[in-house]
Amino acid sequence: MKIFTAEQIYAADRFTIEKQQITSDVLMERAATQIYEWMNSRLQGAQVKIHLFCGIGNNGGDGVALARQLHENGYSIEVYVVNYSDKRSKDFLLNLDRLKERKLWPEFLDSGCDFPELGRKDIIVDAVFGIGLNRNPDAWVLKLINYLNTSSAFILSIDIPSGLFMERVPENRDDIIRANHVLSFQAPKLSFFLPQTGIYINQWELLDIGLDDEYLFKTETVYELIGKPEVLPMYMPRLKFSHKGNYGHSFIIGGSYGKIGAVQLAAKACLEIGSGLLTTYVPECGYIPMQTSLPEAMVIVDDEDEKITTINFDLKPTVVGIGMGMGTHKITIKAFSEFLKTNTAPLVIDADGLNILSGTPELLNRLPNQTVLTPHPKELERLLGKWRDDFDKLDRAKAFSKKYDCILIIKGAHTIVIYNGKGYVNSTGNPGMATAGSGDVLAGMITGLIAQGYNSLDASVFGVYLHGLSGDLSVSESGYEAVTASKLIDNIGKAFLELFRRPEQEQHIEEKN
Ligand SMILES: NC(=O)C1=CN([C@@H]2O[C@H](COP(=O)(O)OP(=O)(O)OC[C@H]3O[C@@H](n4cnc5c(N)ncnc54)[C@H](O)[C@@H]3O)[C@@H](O)[C@H]2O)[C@H](O)CC1
Ligand SMILES: [K+]
Repeated sequence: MKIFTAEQIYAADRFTIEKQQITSDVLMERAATQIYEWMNSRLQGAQVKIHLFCGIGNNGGDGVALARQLHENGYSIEVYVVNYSDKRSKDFLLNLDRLKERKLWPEFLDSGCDFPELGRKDIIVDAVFGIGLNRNPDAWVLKLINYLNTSSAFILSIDIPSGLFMERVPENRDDIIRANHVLSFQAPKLSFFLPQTGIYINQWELLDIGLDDEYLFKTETVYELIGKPEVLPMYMPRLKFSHKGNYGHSFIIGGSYGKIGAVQLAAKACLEIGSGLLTTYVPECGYIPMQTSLPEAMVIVDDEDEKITTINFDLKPTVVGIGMGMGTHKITIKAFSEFLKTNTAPLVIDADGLNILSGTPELLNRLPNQTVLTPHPKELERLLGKWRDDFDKLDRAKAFSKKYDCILIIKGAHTIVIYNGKGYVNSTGNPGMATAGSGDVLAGMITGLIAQGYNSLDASVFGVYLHGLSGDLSVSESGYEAVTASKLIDNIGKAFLELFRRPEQEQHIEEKN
């Protein structure tokens, strides 16, 4: 699903208005109707007090139009105009008049006024600012935002929590509405998915206001939200007349004394996701653990017991995954550097492999095209340098990925795969996955997909999605706290099955027929 910028959304509005031969207030009315229906289907006429805080732009206009619809249907409402500017939008004014025609007089809030009393069981509709916020709100508006946040009422934000910008992070944490639920129009907003801005949103949902399909389809976006519809076409079915040689030979290099487990996890995940063959390369101390824990894998050992000192092997891997638990000893760096001189196989680099790259950046020039890098936030910072905010982080990541022609996977609550100027925002996963070894599993999964013939970008996007889905399945089995990296691996198979599971209702209808 595409993630549009504010400019693209405004352009979609103009395009839709032109093509459907409607006036702009029709779109506002559609927006308000959608929200009304959402609320009505949940409230079913309940006489809970609904306080609508409406700005003077079109977000406020949505709020005022919604107030009218709620009132017409018997809901108990109180409307406040947050009078932060005298530049009121045309459609806001039109809807304000419609409200007044019905003898509904909103209370105007200005600087210096007292804020209304709010009950614990009331509902707040936040329609103060939408996607048009372009500078810091005045101090008194920030005070109001703070006041709403400290009330215990349920906050429903229209389109985007007020105070949240579309393309930058607000300076102060208290300056944004903390929404219990956001009803956003047509497409999700990038800020919903970034750690510094996503924290203001508990849940979000999309409402279709009928923006023109042709515009939405044809318009290229930098960011895309990756869900089932995006990954299903990537899936490469296994063929009846195939053998293990058709699914690639993965080579996983890593481990050091005390960190052989990282290789075990990556290797197991790599096999579980379908790699045809797998060889691991570990220091000698890893030989017995590897052979006993993973009989399916072949093992080559380094001459040294505790760390990797040379990477000598006599096989032609389809793909190499390197770095998990490898350490950054001088001699290991040398071995890694020598390996990069001769390697031609596609690469997935994780953990200490990334730390070595950030400490010896000249090695970045030796990476094959489309090498996959899987840094966690600290490793990413070592690669990119300190970023100003999450939006700056994404810009730096795009520039880095372009410079070295690599695929950068920014791991987090919503992992983002960066390549070729684009960002693929993952929609699966949960906080239970913030656990030791989770990254090793991801690196192993991506390696195993490349082995089977997925190109490195598809393997990254699909791998990240399946990894998150395995995490979601693990949570449904054991709760957040008990999710471990091993459980993620155990659920890779179920994640594939889940991809092809049809909604129960659909199955039921089919059975009846
Ligand atoms: N296609 C859609 O998604 C539709 C969305 N709708 C709603 O319209 C808003 C966007 O409306 P817009 O008027 O452009 O922006 P805002 O309501 O956010 O109003 C901001 C308004 O005020 C000015 N401004 C910006 N920052 C400040 C500030 N700090 N202090 C004072 N004034 C400020 C700015 O110039 C704007 O004029 C969208 O979110 C939806 O809710 C439509 O209803 C239908 C189509
Ligand atoms: K809002």
